Amino acid sequence: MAPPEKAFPVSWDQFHRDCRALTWRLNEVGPFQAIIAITRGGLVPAAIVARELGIRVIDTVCIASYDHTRQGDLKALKGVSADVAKLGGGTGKGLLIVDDLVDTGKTGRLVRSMMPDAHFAAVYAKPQGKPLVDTFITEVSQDTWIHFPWDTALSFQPPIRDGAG
Ligand SMILES: O=P(O)(O)OC[C@H]1O[C@H](OP(=O)(O)OP(=O)(O)O)[C@H](O)[C@@H]1O
Ligand SMILES: Nc1nc2[nH]cnc2c(=O)[nH]1
Ligand SMILES: [Mg+2]
Repeated sequence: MAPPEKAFPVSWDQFHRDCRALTWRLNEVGPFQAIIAITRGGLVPAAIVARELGIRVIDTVCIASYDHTRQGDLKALKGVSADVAKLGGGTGKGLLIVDDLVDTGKTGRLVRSMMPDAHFAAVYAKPQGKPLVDTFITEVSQDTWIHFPWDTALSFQPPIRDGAG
């Protein structure tokens, strides 16, 4: 993957609004029996979607792949819990998978192989990942790096007259 050129910083306030916008769409295609958050990026959106849809059964699939901006090979550290897999009839039927974004689509492909009939939602999508996701809110270009609120903080900017950076 070429190094990302553009930055797309997302504040907590913006992310919360985008997760509620995602939920408006998901409310049209539900109801869902349970949510599966793809950790760690899917944890915050899953919490917001669960509250808005009134879903109380929440599972995780733990996948590691990126070391900051470089994606290594995917490692599934934890699969779907047996109870939730049973709820989905073993193929994910009526289950909602939530992640923060799809980039190359590799994570989406792995998760879909686990639960082919589940509904896969992400807040943001890049062109390469779009074909993997059923519902998303905002598309960003492939060479954009999204900075999530849990990865960032506001920082002091020195005054311009003192030769700001
Ligand atoms: O479509 P892909 O190219 O697979 O990229 C998308 C995935 O990458 C990030 O997770 P990451 O693997 O960095 O782990 P994290 O969620 O714990 O940060 C992001 O949260 C998605 O899950
Ligand atoms: N924070 C962040 N993680 C990613 N993992 C894959 N793509 C991205 C991205 O654009 N931003
Ligand atoms: Mg992730």
